[in-house]
Amino acid sequence: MASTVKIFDDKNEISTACAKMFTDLAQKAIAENGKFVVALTGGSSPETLYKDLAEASYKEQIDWSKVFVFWGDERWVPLTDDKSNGKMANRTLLNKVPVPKNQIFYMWADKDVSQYAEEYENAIREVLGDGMRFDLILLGMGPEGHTASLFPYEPVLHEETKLVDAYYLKSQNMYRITFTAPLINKAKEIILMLYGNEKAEALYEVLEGERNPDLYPAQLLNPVNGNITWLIDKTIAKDLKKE
Ligand SMILES: O=C(O)[C@H](O)[C@@H](O)[C@H](O)[C@H](O)COP(=O)(O)O
Repeated sequence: MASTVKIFDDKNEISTACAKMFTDLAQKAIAENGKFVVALTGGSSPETLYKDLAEASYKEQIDWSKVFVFWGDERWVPLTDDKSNGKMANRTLLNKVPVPKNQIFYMWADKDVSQYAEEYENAIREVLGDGMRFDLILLGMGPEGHTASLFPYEPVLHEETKLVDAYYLKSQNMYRITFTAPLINKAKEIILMLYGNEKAEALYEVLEGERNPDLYPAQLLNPVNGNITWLIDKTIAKDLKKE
């Protein structure tokens, strides 16, 4: 298990590095297990990565028929809503690569969100088996240190049984559905992409500050038997101890 921080000039370099890692991990998983099971992240940071992966130079290196796509979290809104992480992934990547539709598991259904969280966990178990180990989980981090939809001081941070959970996020006046820390930490590979000065303080606290995961939920990221890689830009790295 390794924890690595890689520093780049800007988000384009971060996206290029992540696209290479994504492609290499996909090829390795498909060669070894016949499939690549990935959880996408939402927000704005991954858009450039998804667009890069849809470009021929990366797209043609992956056998998309063997790829299974989940999301690590979602805003509980229809796929037509501009806040939907699924809508953004469709626009930038999934409408451009031949992943079989029955291998894309959107975190949205017109039903009770808590019921769907249970169904989503079962869908993951069907694809991954009881080990529930994703080949890759992509994540971002908010300026206050949240990751996926694990937000500060929310009870979901202490969930140890459920692997997918849902709750009403008061600060954003919406329901969220999210992987819990135990599921994320089962992953073989976790890659975070983050950049921008507004996240520098939270990242310092997450990586080098006192342990306080209620305040900085990204501190919960601690793969049991996998690797975690932080792809960051030099702006956000300014407060970190120089390696
Ligand atoms: O649904 C979401 O909002 C994301 O999954 C969330 O966890 C995101 O990764 C961070 O909020 C960073 O978002 P940006 O990339 O937009 O800064």
